[in-house]
Amino acid sequence: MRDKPVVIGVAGGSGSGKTSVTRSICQRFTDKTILVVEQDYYYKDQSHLPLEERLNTNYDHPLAFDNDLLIDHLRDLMNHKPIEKPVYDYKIHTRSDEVIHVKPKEVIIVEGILILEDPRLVDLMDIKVFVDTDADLRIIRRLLRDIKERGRSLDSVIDQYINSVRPAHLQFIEPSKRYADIIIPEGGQNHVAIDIMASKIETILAKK
Ligand SMILES: Nc1ncnc2c1ncn2[C@@H]1O[C@H](COP(=O)(O)OP(=O)(O)O)[C@@H](O)[C@H]1O
Ligand SMILES: Nc1ccn([C@@H]2O[C@H](COP(=O)(O)O)[C@@H](O)[C@H]2O)c(=O)n1
Repeated sequence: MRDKPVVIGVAGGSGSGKTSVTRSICQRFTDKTILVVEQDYYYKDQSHLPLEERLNTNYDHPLAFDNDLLIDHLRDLMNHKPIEKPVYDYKIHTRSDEVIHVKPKEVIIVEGILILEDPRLVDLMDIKVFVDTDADLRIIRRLLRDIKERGRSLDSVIDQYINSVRPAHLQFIEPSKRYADIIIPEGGQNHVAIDIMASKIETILAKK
């Protein structure tokens, strides 16, 4: 029987640098080694709702996510089975019709704002990381990104930040930091932390 894949969770607030850290770690390995599973792709399907109603969803609340499906997919991958990974479109606030057929790899990184908030997900992880970046940097990064890449206006980003992102960060995300094994300050430019993560993964792979 082959070893189960190693599951690494990368959590942190929106704009903290989770994606950048994950990308930097992946760049140290071949494409065949690490599979990234984004919690964002597992937002509940809202295709049955009109776009105006989707704008009212609180995307920072745990109930916005279909963690049952995410957990099923992680379990399948850990049992060497492929999954049909959903694809998410931030511009229309729902999953697209497309799914991607993905095969398990030796290392699975599951990345998202609330992955350490659900004990069922935490139980599946071998290593838990929290990317910890100050709120002022996170909002600046998010403003730039959401306007450039996610089709948002300045007003909508500020309004969403005040009404849902900040309260959910304080209520759910920040407290979930206590479940992390490793806390990475500042995110993607923290080369020392990324080197340490990459070395740890190399050590685990060497023992397999
Ligand atoms: N250290 C950094 N300095 C400047 N910009 C950064 C840094 N890390 C990330 N960013 C930018 O901030 C935005 C959010 O980063 P990202 O890694 O996507 O965070 P998250 O996945 O936690 O939301 C992206 O546009 C990214 O390019
Ligand atoms: N339709 C959506 C779905 C999610 N969001 C925001 O995305 C953030 C999580 O993604 P990060 O890459 O920033 O971690 C989360 O804070 C949601 O507010 C959205 O705006 N619209």
